[in-house]
Amino acid sequence: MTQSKEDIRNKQLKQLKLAENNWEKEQDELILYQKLFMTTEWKNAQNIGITISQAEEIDTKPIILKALLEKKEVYIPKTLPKRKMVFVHLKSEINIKRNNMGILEPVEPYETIEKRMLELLIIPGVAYSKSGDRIGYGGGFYDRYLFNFSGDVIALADRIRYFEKCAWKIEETDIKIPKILSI
Ligand SMILES: Nc1nc2c(c(=O)[nH]1)N(C=O)[C@@H](CNc1ccc(C(=O)N[C@@H](CCC(=O)O)C(=O)O)cc1)CN2
Ligand SMILES: Nc1ncnc2c1ncn2[C@@H]1O[C@H](COP(=O)(O)OP(=O)(O)OP(=O)(O)O)[C@@H](O)[C@H]1O
Repeated sequence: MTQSKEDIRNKQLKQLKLAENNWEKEQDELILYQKLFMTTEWKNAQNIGITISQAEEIDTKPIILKALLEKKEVYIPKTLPKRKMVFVHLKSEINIKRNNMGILEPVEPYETIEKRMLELLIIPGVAYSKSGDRIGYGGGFYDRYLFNFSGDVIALADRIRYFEKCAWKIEETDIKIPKILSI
């Protein structure tokens, strides 16, 4: 059955909220981190773009820590008007505040990185299919950013987020995710 992205997004958000403190989620995360760190994309990337996760998302803090320990540079997204997004260098001096959506974002002054310099983007999402389809929070920020992005792209899907078959209607602007790590 094909449903709208909006329907699946809402159902997923409900389920993810209920499961956010479950050990099963943490178990899945431990497996996904190990899979990520074994990829050549991870090993080769010096500049990494990644979000600061919300409670129901895959926890990105262990990934950020590992990147920093490996002396990689970490960049986090900042949303701008017109659904634009830039990536900001994560360093100790930067200020991070909750925006009106509840998402943690850097506030100025900050240093951004050019898109072509980002080597690996680890992207967030609430649902993924085996064939590379993705549903996010619904801002369309990543579809726009990925449109002319040439670096590597990886998503992490725990058991709740992963669909064997795409159950929703795909839009023309949806960009396929080339590598989805799953359990
Ligand atoms: N942790 C984390 N940070 C992230 C993202 C994410 O998914 N996770 N993003 C991933 O993209 C960006 C922020 N995403 C956003 C997605 C939607 C809206 C928003 O305003 N949503 C409206 C509905 C939008 C619409 O109808 O077009 C709303 O819910 O009211 C804002 C930011 C950047 N930072
Ligand atoms: N490249 C684009 N150009 C114009 N409109 C776009 C583009 N990408 C997405 N959109 C529009 O933005 C809206 C939200 O997109 P979508 O539902 O794919 O968001 P999402 O991928 O879930 O969110 P996000 O990428 O922020 O995590 C849709 O109406 C979609 O048509």
